[in-house]
Amino acid sequence: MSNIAVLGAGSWGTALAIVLADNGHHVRLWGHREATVKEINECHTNEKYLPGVMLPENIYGEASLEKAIEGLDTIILAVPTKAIREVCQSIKLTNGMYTIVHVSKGIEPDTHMRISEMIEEEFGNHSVLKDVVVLSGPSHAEEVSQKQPTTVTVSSTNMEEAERIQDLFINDQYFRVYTNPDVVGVEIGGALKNIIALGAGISDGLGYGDNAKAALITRGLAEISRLGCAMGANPLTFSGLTGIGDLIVTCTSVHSRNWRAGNLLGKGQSLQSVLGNMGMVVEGVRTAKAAYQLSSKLGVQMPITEAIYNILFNDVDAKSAVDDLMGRTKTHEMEDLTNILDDRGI
Ligand SMILES: NC(=O)C1=CN([C@@H]2O[C@H](COP(=O)(O)OP(=O)(O)OC[C@H]3O[C@@H](n4cnc5c(N)ncnc54)[C@H](OP(=O)(O)O)[C@@H]3O)[C@@H](O)[C@H]2O)C=CC1
Ligand SMILES: O=C(CO)COP(=O)(O)O
Repeated sequence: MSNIAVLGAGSWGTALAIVLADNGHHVRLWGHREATVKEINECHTNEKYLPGVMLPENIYGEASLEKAIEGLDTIILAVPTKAIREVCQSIKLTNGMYTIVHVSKGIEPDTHMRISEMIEEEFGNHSVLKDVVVLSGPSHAEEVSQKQPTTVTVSSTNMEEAERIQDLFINDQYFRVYTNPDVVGVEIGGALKNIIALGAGISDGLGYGDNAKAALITRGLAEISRLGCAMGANPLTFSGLTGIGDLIVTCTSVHSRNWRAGNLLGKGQSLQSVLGNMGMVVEGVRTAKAAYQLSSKLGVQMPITEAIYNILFNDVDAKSAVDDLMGRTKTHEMEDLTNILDDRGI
């Protein structure tokens, strides 16, 4: 059994710490708030993020990042995308050599970097970084913490390391882990599904039904695949857990913060008030900006993403954004994707 550090004591970091602890590992769970760490150690709970869940006793809260990773070689990085660089900068200041497993879902606005690229840029040639692995898939923290059957995928440019991480997380009770070598596809699917989930929430908030949601999921997947392929992803990845799998769970689950935020937007609340009341990260908002910028840069059509970007940042009314989507020029359903497959000889 290993000693493993999980950095980030929010919903997902805590749920993954439970999986690792259930698998017999000793888990140091670092949180940047003293009060959270105290609660983890004294009460074995993290009520704000996983209400009602008892944490195993082999999860140890740690308030010092340096102590959390001392003497270890594997770090699970479980903070929101906007905190990735800050935490990497703290890791760089310590001694050791680490494989970093990131579990976040986003793209950085303006740089348009995927998270593994941000991590690699932060470390540069710094000898502290051994490998980067991404863990992604349809996996709400609430259900994982209740040990409900869940499947995820790990990916890395070093597949031996991805398989080592697969072995750390997998168990035959409730957490099944696959591998996929397509880092770009895995990261893009996980990041962009949050934008479409905002859209599904908006659609539900406006009072539209299942037909509209199925359309958003399906046409959303088409534009996620178009952008992903333009960035070098394998198109098949989007039919897997980190593509359609995560898109389905996030667009249809009441656990999804992105769906919930969209739902409130669709009911007429302002973005500022929605984000102010959520108390947890809503990654799709920043990622909508990044994806909108990327689609313009790469010349990829992403009409749903563009509509959501305009609702979020240009005060476009949600109902008229839907009307505009429905009134677009008629088109072929599969043309773009079949062109991509032809180009690649698939
Ligand atoms: N929740 C889920 O079901 C899943 C989430 N993810 C992804 O995991 C990532 C993390 O999300 P999640 O855990 O859900 O988010 P939460 O909002 O539940 O928790 C975020 C945690 O990160 C902490 N944090 C924020 N900024 C910093 C910082 N600068 N330094 C250190 N800690 C910081 C927060 O602390 P504080 O309490 O002080 O705000 C909080 O503990 C996201 O990218 C998300 O998309 C992926 C799969 C499932
Ligand atoms: O990524 C997730 C489930 O796979 C969590 O989605 P939300 O951030 O929308 O809650």
